[in-house]
Amino acid sequence: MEEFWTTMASMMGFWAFCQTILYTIFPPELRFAFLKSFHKIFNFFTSYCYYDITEVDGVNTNELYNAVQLYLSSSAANSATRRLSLSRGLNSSSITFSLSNNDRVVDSYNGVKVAWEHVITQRQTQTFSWRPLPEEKRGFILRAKNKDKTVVLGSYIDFIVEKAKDLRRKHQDRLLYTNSHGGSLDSRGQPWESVPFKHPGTFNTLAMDPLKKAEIMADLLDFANGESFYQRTGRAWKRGYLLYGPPGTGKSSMIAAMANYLGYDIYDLELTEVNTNSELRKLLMKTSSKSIIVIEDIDCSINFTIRNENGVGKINYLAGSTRAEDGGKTITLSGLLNFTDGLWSCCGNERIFVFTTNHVEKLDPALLRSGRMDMHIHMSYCSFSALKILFKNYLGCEDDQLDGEVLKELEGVIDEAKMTPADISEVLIKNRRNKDKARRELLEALKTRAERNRVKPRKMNINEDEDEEQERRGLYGPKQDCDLLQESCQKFGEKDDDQKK
Ligand SMILES: Nc1ncnc2c1ncn2[C@@H]1O[C@H](COP(=O)(O)OP(=O)(O)OP(=O)(O)O)[C@@H](O)[C@H]1O
Ligand SMILES: [Mg+2]
Repeated sequence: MEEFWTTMASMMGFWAFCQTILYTIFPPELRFAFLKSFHKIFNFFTSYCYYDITEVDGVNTNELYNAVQLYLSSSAANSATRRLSLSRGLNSSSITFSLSNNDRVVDSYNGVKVAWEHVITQRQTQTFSWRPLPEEKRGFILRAKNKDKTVVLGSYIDFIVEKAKDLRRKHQDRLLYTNSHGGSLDSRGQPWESVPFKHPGTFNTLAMDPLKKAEIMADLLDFANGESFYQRTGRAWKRGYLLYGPPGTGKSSMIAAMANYLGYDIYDLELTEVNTNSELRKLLMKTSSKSIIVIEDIDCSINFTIRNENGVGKINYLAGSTRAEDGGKTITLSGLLNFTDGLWSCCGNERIFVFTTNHVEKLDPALLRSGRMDMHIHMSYCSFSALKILFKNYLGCEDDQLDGEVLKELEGVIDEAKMTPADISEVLIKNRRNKDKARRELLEALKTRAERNRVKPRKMNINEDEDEEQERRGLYGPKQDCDLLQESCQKFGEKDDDQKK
């Protein structure tokens, strides 16, 4: 308090001094002109401009708000701010700093000083809106001097966005979003709920053919670094992957590896919770860039149909799923196609769509065509090269530490056994403390399975039976690649077109 009064007294003294000088030096007719010019000069150097960055911008979440929040959370922790909000999400490993309500932090960039204020106000009255608005209005106010306007708009904001991207990639937990309450919005106007994504799966731990793996990794990296390519070629910056194969072959593990590799969030879209195409569109609009949008088991999610082999009519794969029995759900294949490929799919950037299925033959070829699902990845039974990765994961054995004889035996039987990585993992986990026993038991299990397959090649179990059927149709099998799949899909499409003609 004492300090305050001292400052006030000296300011008043200074003001009295300035007035005396003004009255002594300037004659009355020049006094006004002097004050006006002084005011102009003072304004030039000291007047401020203000920028509002609100959390919700029209109907979309304002990505700049999130970027600023992240950027300030890193700089606020080291600044002289005396009050900060600390939070730690459920299961999250890191503490997040953020500005408390109406608090300020000063930042400098290339010699320019700016101040940020975080403003949270209660929404007074619910104005008319087609969707529920959040109860709180949040936003940042950026204050900068007028003369620094060009630096702020020209490069400071871009700098923040880039920095936030970096921070997100390095420090922040990945988020796993789900639309558990369908497409409807919560009190904050969000249709997605999120939890920290903790899956430790990486491409290193994913057991699959190393060449195929390297190809996928290169493709992902190309995509993530391809902003200028997509811009130049006029393509939306998105990519689709279809993962197909029997259960337990690593489709979900692959998605985790993709997210961890690129540092993207995952949106796990539960299609059965979505009622209409417009809800689906809303969900899409609320996804952020740098994310993977996943629809697991797409053949089971919705009443999709495919053209039959003669191109006549359509076959429903979900028995009895007429519209009435679906509870009036009006989500359609065309709605989904628009979701992945239509104009609305471009309402964000750098997004990957991943569909998984155990029954690729049940999908409509329209869903599989290039440009929609750019890469078709067949996740198949465990191969010998994949087995070595599992040995490394679970037993900690490198190639050269493995007994040559046992390896040979394993190699001889593994393809015929048609065991999934999930099945093999189980055997290895159970015996992980005794490597020899693990290898012996695995060899036994593989031999038994191979023998069974030899004796009873058909009707072994429902999955193997289906798999054989798919091999027979040339859609997928241990040695098939995605070209066959595409060919066969084209075939369906052509037949259908002929029929239409
Ligand atoms: N290729 C693989 N590499 C490493 N681990 C795997 C692989 N495939 C399966 N596993 C192991 O098996 C378990 C099941 O795998 P995952 O959930 O990825 O299979 P999926 O193909 O998605 O099966 P589903 O079709 O039933 O969803 C995982 O916990 C994982 O540890
Ligand atoms: Mg899965």
